[in-house]
Amino acid sequence: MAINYLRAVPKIPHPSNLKLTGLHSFSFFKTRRVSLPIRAAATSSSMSYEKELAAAKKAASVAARLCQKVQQALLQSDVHSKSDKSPVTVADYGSQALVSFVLERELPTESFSLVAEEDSSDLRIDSGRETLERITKLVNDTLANSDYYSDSNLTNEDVLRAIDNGKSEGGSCGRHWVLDPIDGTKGFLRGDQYAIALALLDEGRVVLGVLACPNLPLTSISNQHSSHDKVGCLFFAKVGAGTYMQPLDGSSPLKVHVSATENPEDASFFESYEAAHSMHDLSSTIAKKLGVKAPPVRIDSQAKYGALSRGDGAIYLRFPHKGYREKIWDHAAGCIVVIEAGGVVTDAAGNPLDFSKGRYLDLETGIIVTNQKLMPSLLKAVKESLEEEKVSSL
Ligand SMILES: Nc1ncnc2c1ncn2[C@@H]1O[C@H](COP(=O)(O)OS(=O)(=O)O)[C@@H](OP(=O)(O)O)[C@H]1O
Ligand SMILES: [Mg+2]
Ligand SMILES: [Mg+2]
Ligand SMILES: [Mg+2]
Repeated sequence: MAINYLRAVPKIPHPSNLKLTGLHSFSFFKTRRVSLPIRAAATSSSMSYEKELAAAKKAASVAARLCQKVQQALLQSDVHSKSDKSPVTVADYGSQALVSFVLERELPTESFSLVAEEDSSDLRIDSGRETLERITKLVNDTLANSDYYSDSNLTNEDVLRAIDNGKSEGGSCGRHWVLDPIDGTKGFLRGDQYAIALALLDEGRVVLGVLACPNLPLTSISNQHSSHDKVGCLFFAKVGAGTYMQPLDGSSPLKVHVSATENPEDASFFESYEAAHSMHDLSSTIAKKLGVKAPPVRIDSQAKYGALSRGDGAIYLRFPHKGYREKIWDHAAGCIVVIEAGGVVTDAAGNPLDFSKGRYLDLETGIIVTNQKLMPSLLKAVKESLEEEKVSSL
């Protein structure tokens, strides 16, 4: 079976590819997307979190600029290994420092708690000194070229402190920001898809989410894309207010919706690019049982949630290998982006994801995402496939 791997096109985006002149560039939206001014769409119950959402969009956009710059100039020496052997680059650290800095700066009166993936321990030892200097320079260069913070200059110590703001344990009380500074680091290193994923928890519930996807085409990924396609999408969602997508260059947002497909034969499904992150065989069994005809589309990172929220595909299946514990920053922003676009996100038992338990998600086996019409039959196919797998392993 042919498998679609979504590569970034062009592989390393040139800044000129990220410029759009205006909404006329979006003719592809005309059939299934509705353009609405955000204020008109917001209901009274969703008026809160407005300044938090504005801050989150600024923070993710500034961080995306840093990541784009690093991806363009990626050097082998920029890649380090954390103790769990996953790759971490100067861009992961730089992105985390910038998001932390911007949120604190934009929301000075609020108590600030951040649950984020990276920490500064490797940068505080002697061998990390040079890397730290490079991160600080990257952060300051990005701020100097930004619209709002060009007067800011951070020291190495400021950068370390900003990164370590991310040590919060989260939980069910109060507000906590949740950040994956680069989700899909392996995709980032390959020159493919990655996302800066930022969400806000309030009393354990995700109330807003922002996904910056610098390499995601603005047009549907289900279309044949070419090197001329514009890339760089910013998805954002607030509880009760829907999901919007805008080009990362700041042009006007458009409301997006998940696919309305009721027939699995018309549905395509997303899964992790990395086979180590999700059992591809199991996903294929489930998809076949459901009646999906199309081959899987493999994309790195939470760009999958973004693409699904605008109807590029109808299903996302994620079944990590036994023993893996999902982290909240790998799903919080993506989850609200899909739900506010009309989709459903559950674990393999059909339970909604619970982000109130700290840094890890406590869930049954896997994560499944689709629209409301397809969810009952998808859940049935998942349960049957898992049952069969259990029997065959006896
Ligand atoms: N073994 C294993 N199983 C499941 N998931 C894992 C595993 N190892 C890592 N991760 C997490 O996967 C994040 C990357 O997301 P995806 O799997 O959606 O993308 S990809 O296809 O792997 O690129 C990735 O996020 P980043 O570390 O931010 O890149 C990890 O948190
Ligand atoms: Mg990582
Ligand atoms: Mg991640
Ligand atoms: Mg990450």
